[in-house]
Amino acid sequence: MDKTDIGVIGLAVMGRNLALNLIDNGFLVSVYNRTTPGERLLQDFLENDAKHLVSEGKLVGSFNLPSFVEGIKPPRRILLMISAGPPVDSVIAELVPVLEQGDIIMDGGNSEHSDTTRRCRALRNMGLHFLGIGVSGGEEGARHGPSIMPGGSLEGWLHTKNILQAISAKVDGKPCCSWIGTDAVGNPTSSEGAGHFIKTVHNGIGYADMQLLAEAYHLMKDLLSMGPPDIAQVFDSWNAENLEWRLLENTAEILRFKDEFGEYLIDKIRDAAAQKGTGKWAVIEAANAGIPANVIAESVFARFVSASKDERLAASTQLVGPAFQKFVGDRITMMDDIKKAVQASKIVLYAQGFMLLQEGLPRLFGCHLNCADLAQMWRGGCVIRSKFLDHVKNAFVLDPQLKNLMMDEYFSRTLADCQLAWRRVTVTAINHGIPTPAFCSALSYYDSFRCPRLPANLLQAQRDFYGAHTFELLERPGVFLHNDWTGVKPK
Ligand SMILES: NC(=O)C1=CN([C@@H]2O[C@H](COP(=O)(O)OP(=O)(O)OC[C@H]3O[C@@H](n4cnc5c(N)ncnc54)[C@H](OP(=O)(O)O)[C@@H]3O)[C@@H](O)[C@H]2O)C=CC1
Ligand SMILES: O=C(CO)[C@H](O)[C@H](O)COP(=O)(O)O
Repeated sequence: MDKTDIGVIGLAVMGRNLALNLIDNGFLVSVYNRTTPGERLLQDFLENDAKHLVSEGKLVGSFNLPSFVEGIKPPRRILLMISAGPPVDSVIAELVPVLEQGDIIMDGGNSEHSDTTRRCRALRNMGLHFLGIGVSGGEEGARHGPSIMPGGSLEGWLHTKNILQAISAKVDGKPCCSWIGTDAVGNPTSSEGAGHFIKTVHNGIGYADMQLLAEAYHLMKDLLSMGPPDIAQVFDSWNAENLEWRLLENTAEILRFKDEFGEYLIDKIRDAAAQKGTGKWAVIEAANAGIPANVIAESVFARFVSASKDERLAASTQLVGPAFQKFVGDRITMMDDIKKAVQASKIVLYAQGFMLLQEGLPRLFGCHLNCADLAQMWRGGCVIRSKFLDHVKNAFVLDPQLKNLMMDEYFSRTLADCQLAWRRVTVTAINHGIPTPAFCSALSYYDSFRCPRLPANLLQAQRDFYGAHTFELLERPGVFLHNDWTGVKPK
């Protein structure tokens, strides 16, 4: 058999589906998975899903790394789809001795950007190219076209671009995969961990997109006493307004799903959300950058709160809330208000996410981000895809330097249309004791951002009072003063 075009290491959900996607797109593929005692992913793949591809000569499975590498055309392109962290380092360490100068390793897992930068540098010193590529879209995306966010060695990208763009999702005929990292005039430049940084923020946005829908569901369930199929119908009706919001479609499907007893599965799922860590990393990045990504943070923290299920059960019998009140308002209006609360909060969320991205690329990787291109890349294939991203793209096409999406005319108009409904929803939720942390947090940010005079004058005075940290006067910005607040100067 001819040497293959690319090798994939790691045959769990993502790796095996990407391998099949590569073959659909005409590439010959080598695959490898370490063979651990309890795990027979490679054998299982070769004997089942990929059996016919092996006999057709489109796929080669190897049970050892040297023969896997030997079977790939040089310069070898190898895609890792394995658990992030130490496994990536250990597989790279095994690969290096059997690779040749100019070969390319791509890490498509959810790695931390600082690990990717470290690996890019170490491998560059060995004459190898390393790419850190964010892949989004889950199982379905991997199989039929994910969104791909590649960063790292620019030369490595030039050797892999045709493959990555071929297997990515397409929107309006354009691949949802383009290089992350440009110089000041927009030319592509090496960008080390930038692709994985983008994927981290993407996942943070994804956590919050999910949280917003979870809060909408909670209100319809507990405030309006609606059952899963009725809520699904409301979500369908929102989507019928041309939102093309994949997560909303998926959520309606989840709500309609019945188990083998003919009962709604959603009602039986334990309300304790797990997480693998990328949302938390996004919050850490925001804190490091000084960017107020509070909607992402609330969404991560909401998962933490949910996970303390036993404590919540105990607290539910001890901590008092408002007595149950039947909702007496107009139900149709409230459903519409909830939709607007989601819409407005989503604008705040993306404004914060893009601020974090725009700040992070120059500071962390010495390169820039084309925000319009990124919105296009997220438009197809990925977990957060929706028509909303067309508006994000338009905003950045109109003003590539836009600092806050809320200031774009379309978005500020939408916020103005939604803000009263958004307030009604949060007030009603608070009065009924139903938590809506992401809605409330987004609204607080909106009100803070549009507030000409925040109480930070008092914070500055307090800091100066206890720690002589100084403050500026409104009329003398840039001049830092210290006041003797008590009239008793310490000796
Ligand atoms: N699932 C999803 O929706 C998405 C996942 N990702 C990311 O893609 C990557 C792959 O994800 P997924 O397919 O879900 O699989 P997992 O995250 O469950 O990773 C399992 C794969 O990693 C391999 N692996 C684990 N430890 C080692 C090690 N020490 N040495 C060699 N191989 C190892 C496993 O091999 P073995 O079977 O031998 O243990 C298996 O092939 C992850 O980084 C994930 O975060 C990205 C986007 C979406
Ligand atoms: O990267 C992804 C989607 O693009 C994964 O689905 C992600 O790992 C899910 O995150 P978590 O387990 O933290 O909810």
